[in-house]
This record gives sequence, C-alpha cells and structure tokens, in this order.
Amino acid sequence: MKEGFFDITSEIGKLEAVLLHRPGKELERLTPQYLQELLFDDIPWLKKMREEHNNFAKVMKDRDCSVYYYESLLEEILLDREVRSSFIKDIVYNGNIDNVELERVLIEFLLAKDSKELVEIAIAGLHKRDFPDIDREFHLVDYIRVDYPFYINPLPNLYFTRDIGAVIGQGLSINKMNTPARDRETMFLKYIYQYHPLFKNNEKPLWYDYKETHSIEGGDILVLSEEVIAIGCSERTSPAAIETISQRLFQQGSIEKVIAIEIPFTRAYMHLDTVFTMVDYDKFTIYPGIEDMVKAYELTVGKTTPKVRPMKNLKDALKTTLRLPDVQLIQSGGGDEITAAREQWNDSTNTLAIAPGVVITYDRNEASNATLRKHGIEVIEIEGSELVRGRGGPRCMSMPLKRQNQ
Ligand SMILES: NC(=O)NCCC[C@H](N)C(=O)O
Repeated sequence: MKEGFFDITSEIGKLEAVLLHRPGKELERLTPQYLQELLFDDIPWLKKMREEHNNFAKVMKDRDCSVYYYESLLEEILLDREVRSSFIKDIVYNGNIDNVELERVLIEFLLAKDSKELVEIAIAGLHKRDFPDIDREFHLVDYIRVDYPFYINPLPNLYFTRDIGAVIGQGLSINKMNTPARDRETMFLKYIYQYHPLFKNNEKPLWYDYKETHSIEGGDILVLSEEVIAIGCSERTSPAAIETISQRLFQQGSIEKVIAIEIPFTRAYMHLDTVFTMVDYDKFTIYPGIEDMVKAYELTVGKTTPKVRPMKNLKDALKTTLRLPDVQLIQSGGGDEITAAREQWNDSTNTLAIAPGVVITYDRNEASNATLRKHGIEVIEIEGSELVRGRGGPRCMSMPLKRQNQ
C-alpha cells in the first residue's frame, strides 16, 4: 500500500481518491415484485444511468481526483486462486441457498469462470435461467422456492459505495448493513481491503467490521474535522454501533468527539446524509422539514463505553465541537416547504464536497442548487434522472479514500 493512502480528516478537503461502482447488469435484475426488498422505488434505465454515472466520475477526474472502481479492484484480486476460491465460498455459503448439493455445484460452476465473469455474477447475481440445468436431486427448498428467480441475489445498491465503508482518519470502517439486501457488498470491501495491493499490508485500524452485530451505514458517518465526526442515529445506524465505533476511535485515533445526530427513522431520511451535509468550513445544507426534530448528543471517551451528553441543538453542537464562532445551516428547497420536500426526495441535500465550498449535486434540484449558490457555494451539477431512482445522490455514490488535509 502507498503510505498514507487512506486519509480522510474532513468532509470538504480537496478530494484526491474515491471508490465508485459503475451500475451494471444488477440493475436489470430489478422487477416490480422485488423492488421493495431490494430497496428501490422504481426501475432505472441502465444505459442512461451508466452515462450519468460516467459523467459523475468525469467531473471528479477533471478535478484531479483518482477514481477507483469496485469491479476493477475485485477483478484484480480474484486473479489469485486462493483468494478466488475463498471469495466464491463466501458468496455461496452466505447466500441462504439451504441446499448442500446445490452449493457444491454452484461452487464448481463459479470456479470455472474467469475473474471478469466471476465479478459480474458476484455483483449482478445468478438468475436461475443462467445456471445450467444439471442433473441433481430436488430438495425441499427447491420446491418451496420454485418461483424465486435467483440462486445468487443481485446487488443493485452497490453503486451507493458510501454506505459500505467509511475511511475515518487513516483507518477504515467496513460497515454492518441494516438490510440483508446489501450484506454482500461489505464482504467485497473486506476482500479488497485484505488483498488489493492498494490497501494490502494496511496496518491501519479497522474501526468496524461487517461481521459485528449492530448496524452502521456510511451515509450516517460525516468526518467533520480531524477531531470530530458526526454519526446519524437513523433507521440504518443503531445507538449501540455508534457507541462501539466511537470508543474505538477515541482510544486509537485522533477523534476526540462524536456528535450523534438523531433523525426520524423513516425511509425518506434513511441516512443522515439524505438530510444534512457539509459544504464548506462553516456551512452545511439541511432539509428544513426535519430541522426541529433533530437531536444532538456529544460522545467523549469513557472507561468502557463513551460518556454521553445531550446538546442544546444541532447548530450549537457544530459550533462548539468545531470551535467556530458561527455556522450557517443552509436550508434546501429555496424556502418553499413543498419544493424542499420534493427536492429532498431527490437528494437535494446529498451533496458531495470535492473541495471547500465546491459541491456536486443533481441538476434537477434547481431551488436547492440556487440557494447554495446564493450562499457562495460553487455547485457542479450532474444529470441524475436514472441514478436518483435508487434513492441516493452524489454523496451516497462515492466513498472518499483520500482528501487533502485542511
Ligand atoms: N447514503 C445514502 O443515503 N445512500 C442511499 C442508499 C439507497 C439505497 N437504495 C438503500 O436503500 O440503501
């Protein structure tokens, strides 16, 4: 690994390296019947979605950010026979296949694939119709699940790389996802972390591991400074996980304070970054519809678990922990309640800062983008009519690996 490759001590420092996934065939496995289970509200048009995603990546590359892709990193590590065999077994044994004979033949089938094909199946899943009709005995599960289309489930949410892992300081949190639909995504990150030369021999701390019990997702983790992070307590991230990761950060890293931000537990605001993101040193954007409902708590190091103290309100929590004379909470939606709610649903507050005061947003959120500009923020708009259908914006679609220190 390049010395200091993981380095995230802010939300807004110039972005130097990012991990993405370009949407692929997994999106074409979405059918109306399984939308909810797979955490989608609509069916995207893949061709257009990929164009939009290419443009998202280009905007970052044009500003000298190195873009890495899950699919390429996985392909590279799977050239190693041992890694590949263990990867295949992990996929099959953790796939709820419930049939030892089928597991055995699936493993044989996958071992015969080359790395590229294997990665495609690992991400897009394996539809029953794409599996050779081998001569095998039918088990109870085959009769019971006869209508279920997949042997290996597709991962249509993988392009929301933010949620899978979070670099905090010089360490990594490989998150425990809240829903089974996204479990395998975190296993991929663990493989990359363990075996890819980019990350290999990383002596840096693993703040959290996907095999732990309590869920925490990256959309809830905001690295505000070298000493302070905010973690959303949400539908997806549990208080127990927040305490566990906080205590580890206090004991082994430079983090001194964690602000736990409680937001309403509902799908529209599934993560903190769907309602609140940092856009500059002292500027944040927030969805006004939740401002009065948000509660903030300060966590500091304790003996075995962190000490917890309720804080006055979010603004005050940011001001005191970041030691700023004032902070601006810029309301999304341009001051209109209905526009704000409509644009929040389309990720108006899910901004990705690529430098202090420079953010990427979807072009469709016209009122929110105009408000950000009014507050002196440079807004780089990208098209996202198809990308947005998975319910995530530019921040959700990116996992920063390295930013310039502030
Ligand atoms: N940070 C984010 O808010 N990520 C968006 C994730 C959307 C995805 N369909 C999910 O429900 O997990």
